[in-house]
Amino acid sequence: MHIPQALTIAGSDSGGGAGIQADLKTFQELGVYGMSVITAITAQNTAGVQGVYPVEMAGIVQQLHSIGDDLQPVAVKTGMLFSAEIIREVAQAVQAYGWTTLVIDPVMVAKGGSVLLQEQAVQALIQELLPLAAVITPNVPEAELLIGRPIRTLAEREQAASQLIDMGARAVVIKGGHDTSTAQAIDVLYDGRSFHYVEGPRIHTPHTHGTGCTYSAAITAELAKHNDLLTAVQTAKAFVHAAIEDGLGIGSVHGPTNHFAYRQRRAVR
Ligand SMILES: Nc1ncnc2c1ncn2[C@@H]1O[C@H](COP(=O)(O)OP(=O)(O)O)[C@@H](O)[C@H]1O
Ligand SMILES: Cc1ncc(COP(=O)(O)OP(=O)(O)O)c(N)n1
Repeated sequence: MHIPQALTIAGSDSGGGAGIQADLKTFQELGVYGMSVITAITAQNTAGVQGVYPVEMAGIVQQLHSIGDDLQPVAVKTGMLFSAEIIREVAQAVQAYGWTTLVIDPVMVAKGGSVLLQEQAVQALIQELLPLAAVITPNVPEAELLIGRPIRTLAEREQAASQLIDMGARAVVIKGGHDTSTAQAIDVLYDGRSFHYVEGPRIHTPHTHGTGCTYSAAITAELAKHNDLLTAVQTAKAFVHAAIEDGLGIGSVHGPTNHFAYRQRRAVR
């Protein structure tokens, strides 16, 4: 039996809604065998991040080698990378092991405001990792930081996506979760040739912890199955929409999404 394989390089969320935990749950639900390189441990729950503990560099490098020397992930995603030093090691491993189907979720700040990428690491992300991206998936504040100017309209989002292609990414999805001015949550996909608006009704709920991780993991899983990028983004959108809509209602503040929902809905059709 052939099972597609994917790797996530990201931080651990003890609460299970974001980070490595969200990625592996998403891979599993989409029928993909998941592997992980843990960059940092966060003490985190639905109320916020209580602590960030980066894994020592030797441990990160060894995890990258342990996977690269033995296993062949078809698609790889990055999430919380925390420091310039970690970004450099990850960029080196991506090139050394030929991980060309690379999805970069440029995680910078958690919803409660905690820093998940040091300010001085943004340049390393831009210079060393972004040019290796098959697709980069910033939300609007992350895209603003990457291009260095504000993004207010959909036209400006298209310009930003185009600039990120000029900076070296092969494709870009600028996510619409943060743009509450529209009734639809619109994600703008640009592959350097055409723009696609992948959208769905905005769901009014505080329980969206981990949506960005879940979405980029779903794109990665679909690319690991050799789907084309537009199909992968459309499936990821349906996956995250179902996960938000059928929220689990757990935790006291910003609850996690429901990773079971997409597969459960398909089972009852
Ligand atoms: N309230 C919402 N209703 C519907 N879709 C949403 C909502 N919030 C986020 N999304 C979707 O979830 C995915 C992740 O987006 P976003 O929340 O902007 O990422 P991040 O967690 O990185 O800030 C995107 O597909 C976005 O459109
Ligand atoms: C360990 C870890 N990685 C990433 C995030 C950010 O996740 P995201 O999907 O952007 O969701 P919110 O934090 O914005 O809810 C995280 N919190 N922890």
